[in-house]
Amino acid sequence: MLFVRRAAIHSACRSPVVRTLSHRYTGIKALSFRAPQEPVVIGEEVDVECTAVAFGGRGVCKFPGGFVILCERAVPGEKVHARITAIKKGGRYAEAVKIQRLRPTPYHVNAPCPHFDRCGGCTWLDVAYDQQLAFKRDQVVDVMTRIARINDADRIVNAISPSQQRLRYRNKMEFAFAQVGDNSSGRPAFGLRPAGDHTGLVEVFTSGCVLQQVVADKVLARCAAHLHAMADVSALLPVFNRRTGCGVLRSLTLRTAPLAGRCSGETAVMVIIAAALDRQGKETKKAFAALAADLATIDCVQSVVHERVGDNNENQITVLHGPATISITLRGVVFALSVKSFFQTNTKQAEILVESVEEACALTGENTETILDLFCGVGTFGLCLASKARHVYGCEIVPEAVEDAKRNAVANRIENATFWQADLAQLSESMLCADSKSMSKSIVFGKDVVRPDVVIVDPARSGMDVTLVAILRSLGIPRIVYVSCNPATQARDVALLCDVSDNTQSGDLLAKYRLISCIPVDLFPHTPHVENIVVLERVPSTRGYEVYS
Ligand SMILES: C[S@@+](CC[C@H](N)C(=O)[O-])C[C@H]1O[C@@H](n2cnc3c(N)ncnc32)[C@H](O)[C@@H]1O
Repeated sequence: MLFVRRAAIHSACRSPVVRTLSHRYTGIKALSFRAPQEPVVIGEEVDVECTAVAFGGRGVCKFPGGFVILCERAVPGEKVHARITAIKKGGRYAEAVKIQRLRPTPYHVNAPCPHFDRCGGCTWLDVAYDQQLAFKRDQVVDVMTRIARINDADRIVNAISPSQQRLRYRNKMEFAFAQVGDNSSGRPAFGLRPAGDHTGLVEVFTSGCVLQQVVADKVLARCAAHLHAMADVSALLPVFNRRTGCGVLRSLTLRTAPLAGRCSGETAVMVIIAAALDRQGKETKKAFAALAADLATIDCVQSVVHERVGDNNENQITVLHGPATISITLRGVVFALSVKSFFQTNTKQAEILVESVEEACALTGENTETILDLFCGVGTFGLCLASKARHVYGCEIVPEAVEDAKRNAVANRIENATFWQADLAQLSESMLCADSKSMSKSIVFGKDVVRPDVVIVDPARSGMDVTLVAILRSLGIPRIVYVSCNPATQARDVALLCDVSDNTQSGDLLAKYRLISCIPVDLFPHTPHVENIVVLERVPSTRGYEVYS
């Protein structure tokens, strides 16, 4: 028996039809099933058993007849009491939230956090870590089989590298502000969003968050105490309302980094408060300044920054206290990070990621290769590999990150690295140009500069733009090392890079690739997220990429 209905709501089964969920690129596991006309309604509560994990981490639960319910935080082997929250794709499947565990999964462990039952920060904190790793690897094999159409994905996908730290591994956490209390003038509070709820709040300041550093918990506690102690806090520092555009406090972000030198063993914190102050009066500005000043007095706090959210949603940074950057060392390279720059959130595991990327690049070690580092952020991969390369070129959209990358190259005495700013989703020409004010002329890869030997790409979750994929294929770079935190879009791009179906003349001019290995790395314990490195090798051809040699 797979399910028991609690509410007696039943839509009669019409003639069943076979439907297929074909979310080729959305990342939801493809499931063929026979679905009666929506056998559940929104709000209905059902008891269901979870049989698999869908891509993204929700549990796949099935009704007899095959109707699928994707349930937040249900784990295979578990039986749950769940509430239906949405009917999707015209009744093809439903979404649900777990209300109660009726029977635990065999992989159950006690979650070391009092907020776990409500908080959406972790999904699998109550699942044995080895099993989390197995779920993640299965997801990579699944998308590489289904979306990239790799026949022997199970052989090609390596064992996942486990995280060296399972708790307190994050160097950055963002907490949302929300209003709590019964009436419209409730007090401002901050915390993490509950699972499956984008407006609710789980206040975590009392015991802190087990994913962040202990010193960051101290900052949360002080911030909560300050807001509690403030007279008239709801009027002076109301929570920003996205719908009306009114209010002040939006989010509190804590970035942490180990201190070096005399303070070795200690951790520094950068506090970033996003707040809309432009149209506020003197009293509000004073109250905000008092909050910032109080946080600045905490011994571990190195900087306090105001991320100003203007009317046009343009964010501007004002450093209220301390330096504008925080520094993290990775493989001997010191990265100074400004507020808007991306950095891998699990520092220890980022070392493993860089090491795996280096192996995947298969450099000779004789400084002969040119590396192109696309979506380079502050130059994480390029600067770590520069000592083994002839030259590194890095491209990134965020100007502050590009400036950080350039400054980091100078500060680390790396002379064979060039960074430029560009939007890699807006390339209109069939070529990749490095064009920067600091360069005397623009560079066209494959023409002014030799064709790179290796390209490392590490895009955001949406993956690469099709034009960029076509440019990479036209350049015919011998090796592509593709790093991604979304293996579903990565698999889509792999399918395009390995496309052998294009027999047109222009298709003949494009290099084709073969997937040679997949290296998943766990950077995000207790969540369904997985970082995946894919290594692609150019397939030898008589035409095509040679035109740029
Ligand atoms: C996953 S991060 C990787 C950064 C870097 N490789 C690292 O490991 O630290 C993706 C980066 O791509 C950048 N990015 C996003 N969209 C972009 C675009 N359209 N063009 C260029 N860079 C982009 C982001 O700003 C971010 O720094």
